[in-house]
Amino acid sequence: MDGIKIKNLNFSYGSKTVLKDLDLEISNGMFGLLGRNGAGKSTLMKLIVGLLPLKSGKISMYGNSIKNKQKIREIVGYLPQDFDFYPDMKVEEALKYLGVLDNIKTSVLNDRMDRLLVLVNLNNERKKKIKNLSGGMKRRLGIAQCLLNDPKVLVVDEPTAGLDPEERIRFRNLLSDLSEEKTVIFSTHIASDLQSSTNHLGILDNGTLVYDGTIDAILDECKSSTFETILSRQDYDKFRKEYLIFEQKETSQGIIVRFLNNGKPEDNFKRIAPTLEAAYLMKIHERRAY
Ligand SMILES: Nc1ncnc2c1ncn2[C@@H]1O[C@H](COP(=O)(O)OP(=O)(O)OP(=O)(O)O)[C@@H](O)[C@H]1O
Repeated sequence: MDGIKIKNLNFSYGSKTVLKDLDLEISNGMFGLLGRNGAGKSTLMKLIVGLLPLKSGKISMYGNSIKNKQKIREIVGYLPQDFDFYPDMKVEEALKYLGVLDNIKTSVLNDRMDRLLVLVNLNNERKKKIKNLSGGMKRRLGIAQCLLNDPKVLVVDEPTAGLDPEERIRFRNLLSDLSEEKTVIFSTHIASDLQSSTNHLGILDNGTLVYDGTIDAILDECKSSTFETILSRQDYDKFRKEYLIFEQKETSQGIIVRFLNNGKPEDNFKRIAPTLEAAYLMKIHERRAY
């Protein structure tokens, strides 16, 4: 049976409900999970990899219940949001150590480690101590450790947080390449992290999955609601209380705003192509007027 199936999932920390009636099916390729801080993304990921106990609902992965921990460990690689490792260990020592813990034979491990260090572009850093790696390098080492046992599924929690723009792009491209062969589940609170390579998008808001579909479909849903106009500073203050602005730019002629509007457009509203950021805002504010 293909993919990851989540059925009727609910989760609470004590009396605080964090995931509500979640149903989701993820198949091959890149699944992007978008949601603001506190939406429940890390909790969902921890449940998928079996790090949190499943109290209500069902999760299965390629036909195996999430409760079969041994099997799930073979299938999944996980990069937590706050991945770090012994600071005084060298990169290759860390991978060897983790490989041994995973019971990978030495000959297989050495070969795999060499290939992974090239894949994640850390071959020149293999003798460096972990404490001397940049944030992006550490994250790439995190991906290499996830791939040591050649998992079918890769779960990466907010891997681009805190990275500079160049490293973000590099990281996105790496995940995109990996998603050609593996199922990659990738969470972020930044819409632009997802635009190009994500074939399946989920939006989580306050524990509820408010969108489950393709990026093209959500952009299509949003296309008649995105507009641009130019405002004076005086008009701007009133305008921003009435409309959801997703982008703005100060110019010598006034403030150019891009915003959502679902009523009859005024004469000075110019229709523009939707962005994922706009579509995301639309989904999480759908029950409000904008
Ligand atoms: N161990 C915990 N005990 C109690 N509450 C928790 C615990 N972990 C997370 N929470 C709460 O659950 C909610 C969802 O947190 P979660 O970390 O899953 O969200 P998130 O979307 O990953 O956000 P972030 O990017 O900030 O981690 C938040 O309100 C958070 O404060």
